[in-house]
Amino acid sequence: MAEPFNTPIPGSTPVLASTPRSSSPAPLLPSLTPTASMSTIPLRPPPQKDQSERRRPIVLHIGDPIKYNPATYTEFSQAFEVIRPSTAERDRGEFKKALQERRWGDFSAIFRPFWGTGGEMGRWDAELISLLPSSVEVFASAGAGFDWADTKLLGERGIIYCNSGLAAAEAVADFAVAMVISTFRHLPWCMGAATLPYFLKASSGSDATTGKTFQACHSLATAVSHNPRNHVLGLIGFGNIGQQIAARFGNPSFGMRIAYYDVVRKPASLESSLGATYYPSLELLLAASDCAVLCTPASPDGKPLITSDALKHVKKGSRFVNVARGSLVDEEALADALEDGRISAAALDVHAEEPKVNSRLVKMAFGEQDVVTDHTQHAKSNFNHPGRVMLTCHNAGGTVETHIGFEELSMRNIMAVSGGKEAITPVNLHYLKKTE
Ligand SMILES: O=C(O)C(=O)CO
Repeated sequence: MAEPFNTPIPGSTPVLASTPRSSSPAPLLPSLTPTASMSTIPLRPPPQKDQSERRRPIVLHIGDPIKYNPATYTEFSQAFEVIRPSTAERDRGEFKKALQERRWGDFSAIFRPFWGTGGEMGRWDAELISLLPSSVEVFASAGAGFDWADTKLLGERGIIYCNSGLAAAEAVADFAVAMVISTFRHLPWCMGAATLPYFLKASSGSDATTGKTFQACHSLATAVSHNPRNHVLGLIGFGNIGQQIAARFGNPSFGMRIAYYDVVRKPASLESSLGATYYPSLELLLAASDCAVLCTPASPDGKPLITSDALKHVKKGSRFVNVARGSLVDEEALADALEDGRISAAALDVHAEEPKVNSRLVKMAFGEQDVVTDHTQHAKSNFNHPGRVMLTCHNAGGTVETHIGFEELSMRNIMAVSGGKEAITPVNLHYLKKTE
């Protein structure tokens, strides 16, 4: 997800069957536990004698204090004067006022180490960005996604935005494994049939469906469940996250056939190491995929990629997973495709109107567990069963390890830029004005 969505390049006609496959597991992608390159980034040199009275550069730290990397933070806070606005000051009105008053001085960096806090001031749009002092050089933040900041405008102001996709990729790819499997094995049905009647009994006192739904799911789920092996996994977006998903499912344990679409085709060496076949358009990828996984950044204009038009191209009865951003999917169009059987199952970690979840999709997640107690009715349609949709609460990237990486990477990005080195994970360099 770190790569920006660029201009599409035309590709050749994909021939999936003839794609050379690697016989050994694909190589692991860079992980973020302090790597050699990160730990060797020098801090700014100590002030010279004639500069000794000058203040250290100021970093505006938004959100919670750091939690996991005290050693790096010691270096960081020696190199910079770290100012952390209070919770009240992070409210948008107060935050704007403080920026207007230059309350935090001429800070050179913005540091948001967590993704659960530090976003209280809302979207970093023209209104906020225009209030920043011209001294700001870098904005380093937690999160693979960066749809909450106008990175184009930041770039045009000369501010490098660094995300932390590298730190979240492993967790998101692991979660995607559960979601892809769910679409092949209907985990919400299995879980709901085992547990939901007991919740209903507790709330309504009726035990009409207890046991019946268990038996129905036990006997009927088999007919609509499949092993992922030899099915085509279509990755929409082939950045860090897409590549890590490919590494998991393309290896012999799962044995899926990996296909991808991205606006920029990846080098042949990468494609062949991951056994991935490139498709030159979203439509062609959807038509070839048994399970499509969305793992690309939100569109800069906030518009969906998975629209009713795009869904006309899906392979009948295929599956769909979203671990990217809810804004990329027209959820009503997806619900239509699930209702008419174009899509047989879906798993969504992210939602268009978080924290709200689409009510039609919720109904398909757990509702009507008793609709398939009748075998005759079930035989008429193999997609009209409950639990076809797995819905989670934007949890894919949420692990302690991700947060350790968010903190570390954000500090290292700021130290790098401030020390005159290249940023480690910039996402908007293409918007920065050339100075020479
Ligand atoms: O890091 C992010 O932006 C995520 O949403 C992880 O799921």
